[in-house]
Amino acid sequence: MIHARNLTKVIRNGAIETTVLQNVNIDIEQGEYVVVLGPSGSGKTSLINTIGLIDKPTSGELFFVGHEVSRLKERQRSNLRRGGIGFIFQNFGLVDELNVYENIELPLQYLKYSKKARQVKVNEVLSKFQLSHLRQYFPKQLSSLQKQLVGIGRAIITSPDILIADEPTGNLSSACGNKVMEVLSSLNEDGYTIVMATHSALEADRGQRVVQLFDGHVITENIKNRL
Ligand SMILES: Nc1ncnc2c1ncn2[C@@H]1O[C@H](COP(=O)(O)OP(=O)(O)OP(=O)(O)O)[C@@H](O)[C@H]1O
Repeated sequence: MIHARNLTKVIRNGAIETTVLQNVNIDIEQGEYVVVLGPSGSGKTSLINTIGLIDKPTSGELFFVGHEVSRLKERQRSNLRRGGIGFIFQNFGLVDELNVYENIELPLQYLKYSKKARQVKVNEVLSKFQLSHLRQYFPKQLSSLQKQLVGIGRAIITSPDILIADEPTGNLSSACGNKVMEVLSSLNEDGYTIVMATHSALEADRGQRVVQLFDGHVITENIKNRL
């Protein structure tokens, strides 16, 4: 589904150049749950934003569902992202001015779904995450766990090819973080392909495969035996 070859990303700030990813190779197949593990500053966000078509690599090749996408223009990348990729963020990424229903509905509006089709899908997601009673609430009225469940609901509303989660438990207590980890595992069991970035080895254990990053390099890749 996603194949990266020799991905390199160099960030230039004036005269200063920082290499944040160097010759990264990664393959993500449909239905996998891949964890990108590494300490702060190792390049996790840079990698998942690049494979999630938010950022462009400086060099290398990136194949997304059969297409080479590393040099696409922003508009083409955003068209592929909409509908194709669901993002789950550490800070939830909700729109403060929209209520729970409207936050989850938003990606469907971008894709021009009819009002009726939007209603059916949003109600399904609200019910799946037991959020129906909160549909009129605004983000500031929610607990952190509820915010993240809304964030996950919005990420899956378009049934994307892949879910990309960047430190999804970073703003949660360990109990709430565990709940989010359970939700992601259950989405993977439902067939969703997941790529999650974390600095926690404990959370990394949830994935089927761990890609370990350090200073922008893949240092190990470990496939768990699933008996
Ligand atoms: N816009 C930028 N300008 C300069 N350096 C940057 C920029 N974005 C990232 N970096 C640097 O690139 C490196 C990788 O950052 P990145 O955010 O990808 O790492 P990370 O593993 O996700 O870290 P964290 O867990 O702290 O979010 C870091 O050294 C960071 O300081």
